Amino acid sequence: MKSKCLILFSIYRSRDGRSSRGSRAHWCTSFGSSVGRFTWLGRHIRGGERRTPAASVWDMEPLSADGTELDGFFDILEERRRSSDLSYAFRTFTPQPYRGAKPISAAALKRMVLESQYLSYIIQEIMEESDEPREALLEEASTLLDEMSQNLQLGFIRLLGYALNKVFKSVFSSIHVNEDGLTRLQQAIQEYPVILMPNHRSYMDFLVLSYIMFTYDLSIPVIAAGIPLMGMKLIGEIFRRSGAFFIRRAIGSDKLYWAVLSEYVRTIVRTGYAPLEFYVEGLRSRTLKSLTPKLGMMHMVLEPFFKGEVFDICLVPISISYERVLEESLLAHELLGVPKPKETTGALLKARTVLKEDYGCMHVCFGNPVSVRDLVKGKINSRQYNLVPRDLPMKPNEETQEFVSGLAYMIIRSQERNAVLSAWNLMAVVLLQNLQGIDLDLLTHKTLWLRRLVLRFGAHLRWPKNVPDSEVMSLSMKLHHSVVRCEKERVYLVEEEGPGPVTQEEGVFRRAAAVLMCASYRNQAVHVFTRPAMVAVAATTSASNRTDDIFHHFKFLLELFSNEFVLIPGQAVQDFEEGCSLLQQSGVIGRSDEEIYVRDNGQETIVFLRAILQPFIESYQVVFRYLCEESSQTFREKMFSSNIRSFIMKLLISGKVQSYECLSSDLQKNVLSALLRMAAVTKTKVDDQNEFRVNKSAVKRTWDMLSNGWTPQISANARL
Ligand SMILES: CCCCCCCCCCCCCCCC(=O)SCCNC(=O)CCNC(=O)[C@H](O)C(C)(C)COP(=O)(O)OP(=O)(O)OC[C@H]1O[C@@H](n2cnc3c(N)ncnc32)[C@H](O)[C@@H]1OP(=O)(O)O
Ligand SMILES: O=C(CO)COP(=O)(O)O
Repeated sequence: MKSKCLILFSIYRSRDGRSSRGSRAHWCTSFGSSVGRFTWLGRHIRGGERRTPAASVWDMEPLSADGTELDGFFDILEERRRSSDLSYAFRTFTPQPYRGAKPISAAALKRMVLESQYLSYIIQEIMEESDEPREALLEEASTLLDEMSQNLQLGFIRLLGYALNKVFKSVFSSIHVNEDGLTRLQQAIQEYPVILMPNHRSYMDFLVLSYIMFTYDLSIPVIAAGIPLMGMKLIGEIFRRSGAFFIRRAIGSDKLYWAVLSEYVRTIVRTGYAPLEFYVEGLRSRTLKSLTPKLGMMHMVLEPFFKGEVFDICLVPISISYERVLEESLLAHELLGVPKPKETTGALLKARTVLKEDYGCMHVCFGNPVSVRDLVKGKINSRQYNLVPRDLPMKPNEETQEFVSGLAYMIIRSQERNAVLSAWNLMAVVLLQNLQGIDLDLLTHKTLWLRRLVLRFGAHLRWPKNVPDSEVMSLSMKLHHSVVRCEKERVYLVEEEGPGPVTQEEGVFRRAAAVLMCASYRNQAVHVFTRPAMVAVAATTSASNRTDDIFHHFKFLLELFSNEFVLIPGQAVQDFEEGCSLLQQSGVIGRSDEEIYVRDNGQETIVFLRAILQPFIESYQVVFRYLCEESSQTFREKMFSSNIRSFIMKLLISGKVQSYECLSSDLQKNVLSALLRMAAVTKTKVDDQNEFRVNKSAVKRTWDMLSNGWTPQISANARL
């Protein structure tokens, strides 16, 4: 059977070598309505004018957000449900590559890296520092490349295409993709080296993206993958042959590794070998909230542009929004300290029961391609790059680092702006503010109130057309039966059941798992509220109505929460203005030259927005309390998580703390990072481990500032 499959795949691989005209004709006649879709794309791209990509991520074409179905999206599974999986997998595939580039084999790519002047220069440097012979270092570089290299082969894409067709049709009711985004992407791929930058919430992300590329005849991307995936028997190799290149997680100061990886990435970009996909957040967000960017890969992909080796580079932000995430329970448990299951083929097979469930609808929104050339104008002095030969390493100066970091943040913000929310996200917001349970009627009423608010705040919301609101609610609850249950017209969170009597700790753990799972769906929408909510908190806790005072408090919140939410560094004024103008347009606040005041009919929204931030504020307060009350001023990183968990567990059991979200390890780490940034905590390496030293009076000052005006009285009332 195996050899039969291999023969079939190799036959089809050779068919792909045909002239594109012949292949397209074949495909057009064989594949009914997706041809319509394809020719539509083709008409717009090949027949149309050459356009340069958009100058900025901010001029996204607005998606219709009138609170019904979203315009401009189509369900890619619709056609797949009508045709056979085999014919899909074996269809002719003729993507238009970057400037008609000829394919480069994996071996040729490796050779280009090994023979590069850059690598040779770094090897020379290492030889001088370590006395290691050149041959040994070259041998090591070659081994690193063998470990790292992708070996993309269309036969394996077809194999996975076949399997994924079946899986997606079974687990998702629809996969909606924005048509104009695909068109723009297809055009960009032909004209520029393209970097695909999706958000990362699930293992499904990279599977679905390559699937879309294959389905719409777009060049298959090569993808930066964490090295644990390589270790999966058989699957690791299939991923490699489907375009994954593997990178080590903590690279540290391994000079040769950095050199090999960065030259490998640059060669892919420079040659336009294939679109390069990487996850700028660095890993799947356990909270489903966006993560602040990792910058290593970002620097590597942009370098060929800075050095003038390519005319431009196109970055494509991609927002993947799930109505229900496959890993929802595992992610919540990881936040509570349960280790992630190791990536093995055995574990994957065991996890196949999740495929029996329904995960609803998914949206993939390809954002406007961002031209690095347009954005860089006036921000970087390119003369510095002309002073150093292209092949030599050059450490990015401060202005370049600032530009690259700003760009990474902008991409993540644009992923957020193009995210598609569902009714369930809004219900999760309301449920979290009513953990004791809520009447279904009231839940519906509040969700509809929230629907109006998020639309006024500019969110993209999918709310099924021609379906009564009550049915939208009940369908959402049915889909999320693992999170909520409805009993006698009252809605509660579902807690895990287990055998035998439950200890107090187990009770808290189960409750926390349920809360964190629900919170992750609130988090999918939290970016919509972040800025107005910070204005709401600042406006109701600052000493006066003066804009200056409110801005001062707002800036403090921004600084404190800048690991929690994605906030572009140095944009406090813009963030404040954005928050204020959303509130002003919604009639919540009024502004005079020097003052901001809450309108009478804006109180309800202010109370609600404060409640959105409440679990975060309470969690930060609890961590501050822990750090101030701990007898020791220093602690090791490993001990921090377990000690603080037991500290919070006791407070939850005694009822002194209400928010179960305090138990989230992600929140706790973010507090530590904030304190490090604010220099209230310092970090040193001791015996190869991170050791933290706490400046208790500085932590206390931050705690006081945060607690100013945030009394239990207010927080108890602060519910929607
Ligand atoms: C039809 C159907 C088809 C289906 C077909 C299926 C396809 C199936 C494919 C599977 C595909 C799976 C895909 C999985 C998806 C993931 O596995 S996501 C996880 C992997 N990807 C990523 O993480 C990408 C983003 N990550 C990064 O950019 C990280 O920075 C890196 C590059 C991994 C490095 O990580 P790190 O060691 O944490 O480094 P980072 O913090 O960035 O920097 C550390 C230090 O190194 C310094 N540094 C940076 N660059 C350099 C340099 N070049 N030289 C020297 N020093 C440097 C930094 O300045 C920094 O210094 P400090 O500021 O700390 O002083
Ligand atoms: O990102 C990964 C693969 O998708 C692997 O890292 P995490 O499992 O930590 O998210």
